[in-house]
Amino acid sequence: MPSFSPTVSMTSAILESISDGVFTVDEAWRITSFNRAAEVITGVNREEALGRPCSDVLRASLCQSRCPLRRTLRQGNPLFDIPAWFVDSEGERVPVRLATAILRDAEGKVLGAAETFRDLREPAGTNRIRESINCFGHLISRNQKMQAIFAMLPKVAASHSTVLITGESGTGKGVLARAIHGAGPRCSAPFVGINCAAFPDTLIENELFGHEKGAFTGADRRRDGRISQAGNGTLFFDEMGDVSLAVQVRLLRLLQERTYEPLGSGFTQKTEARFLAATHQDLAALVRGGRFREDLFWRLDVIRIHLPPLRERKEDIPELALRFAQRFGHVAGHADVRIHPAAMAQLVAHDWPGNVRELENRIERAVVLADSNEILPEYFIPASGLNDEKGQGLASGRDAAERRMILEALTSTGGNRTAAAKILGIHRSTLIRKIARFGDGAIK
Ligand SMILES: Nc1ncnc2c1ncn2[C@@H]1O[C@H](COP(=O)(O)OP(=O)(O)OP(=O)(O)O)[C@@H](O)[C@H]1O
Repeated sequence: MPSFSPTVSMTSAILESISDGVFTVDEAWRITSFNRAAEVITGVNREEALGRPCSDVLRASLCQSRCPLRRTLRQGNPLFDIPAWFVDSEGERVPVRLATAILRDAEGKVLGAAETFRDLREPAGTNRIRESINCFGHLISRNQKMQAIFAMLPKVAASHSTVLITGESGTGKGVLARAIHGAGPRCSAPFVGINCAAFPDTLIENELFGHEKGAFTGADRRRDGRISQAGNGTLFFDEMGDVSLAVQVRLLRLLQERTYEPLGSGFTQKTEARFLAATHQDLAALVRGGRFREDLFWRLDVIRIHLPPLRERKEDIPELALRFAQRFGHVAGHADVRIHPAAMAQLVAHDWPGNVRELENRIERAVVLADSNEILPEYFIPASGLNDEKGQGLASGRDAAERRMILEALTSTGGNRTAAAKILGIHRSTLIRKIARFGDGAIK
C-alpha cells in the first residue's frame, strides 16, 4: 500500500467535515483550535472560543473536578468513551461522550491535548429533516398542530424568508430555529443567536453590530458583532419582544435594507444572513400598546409559527419524558431508564407552566435521584412542586405555588438568579419577569 501522509490543509479539511466536535488546547488549557462541529454542538463561535480557557467555553460537568484533558496530560494516556455534558451558548446542557489524546510535535515534545466529543442528543448526522413527520430536528411531537407545523417546515427551511416563532417560554422556539437552520441550504454556515432580553440597549448594539477600535472607552481593539459572525448563515433574535423602541429602529433598517454600521465605523456593511426571531410575547398587542413598531412587526411576521404550550399537547408528555430519561440516564451511566406508570400519570396530569424545558429539568432531577433505572413517583414530589400544599397541582393556585418555588430556588442559590432559573427550568429573563410581576418585596 502506498504511504500516505496528510498535509496540514488536508487534516484541517477532514476536521471541518466530520460530525464530532474536536478542539485542542495548549498546556495552559487555552483553546488552540475548534472545529466546525464543535461550533454547532456548543453554539460557540470559533472566534469566541480561540485563546480562551476550555473550561470557560464549554462549562462541562467534568471541568472542575475530573477534567479528562488534565488527566491525559498528566498521565500521558488517551481516554475514551467518557460520559459528560457541556453547557451550550443558550445555557442548555448537551450530553456528550468524549475522548482525549495528547498532542506532540515531531520530536515528541508535548504541545497540548485534543478532545473529541459526540452529541448524544441525536444520532450523528441527523440534524437534517427526519423521515417521520413526528420529528423535525430535535423536536418531537405527536400532536396534530405540531405535525401540521412539521409538515410545512421543509419548505420554510428551504426558503430565505424571515420567520417569527411565537410560543410560551420553554416550548422549543430555540430548538425550532436551529432545526430550520439545520434543514436549510445555510446549514453549513453559522447559526448565531442573540437573546435580546439579556442585553441593555447600549450593549445590544455592540453585540449585534460590533465596533471599531476606539469606538468607546475601553474599545482597545476592533470586534465583530453577531451579524458579521453569522455571515451567510442564520441570525436568530430570541426574545424579540423585549427590544426597546430605540433598538427597534436599528433592527428595522437591518431587516429592510440588510445594512448596518459597526459602532464607531461610519461605514455601512451589508449582511447576507437569514433572520429568524422568537418571542413569548404577543407582538401584535405590543404594537397596539405602542411598545413595538408596526413596520418592524410586518418585517418580522413574514412566516409565523406558533408553538402550542405543553399543556395543550399532553399526548407528547410520555414520549418526551422517556426520551429525556434515556438521555440523562445515558449521561449518568444508567442504561434503559424506565418511568413507573404512576410517575408517568403524575407527569401527564401536571400543567407544565415552564413547558418542555420544565419537563426536561424535572426528569433530569429524577434521574439523578433515582437509585435504580426506574423513575418512581416520589422522585417528583419534594423538589419539583408538582403538587401544591393541597395536592391539587399547579393548575390551581399557580401563582402562589410559582411564587413559593421561586423563593425556594432563590434561597437555595443564595439569590443567584441564573442558578435559580436553571433549577426552575426557565430562562433567566423569564425569572426576572416573574419576580417583577410578584414584586411584593419578598422576592428580590
Ligand atoms: N418538541 C420538543 N422535542 C424535544 N425537545 C424539546 C421540544 N421542545 C422543547 N424541547 C427542549 O426543551 C428545552 C427548551 O427549548 P427552547 O429553549 O427551544 O424553548 P424556548 O421556547 O426557546 O424557551 P424561551 O422562550 O424561554 O427561550 C430545550 O432543552 C429543548 O431541547
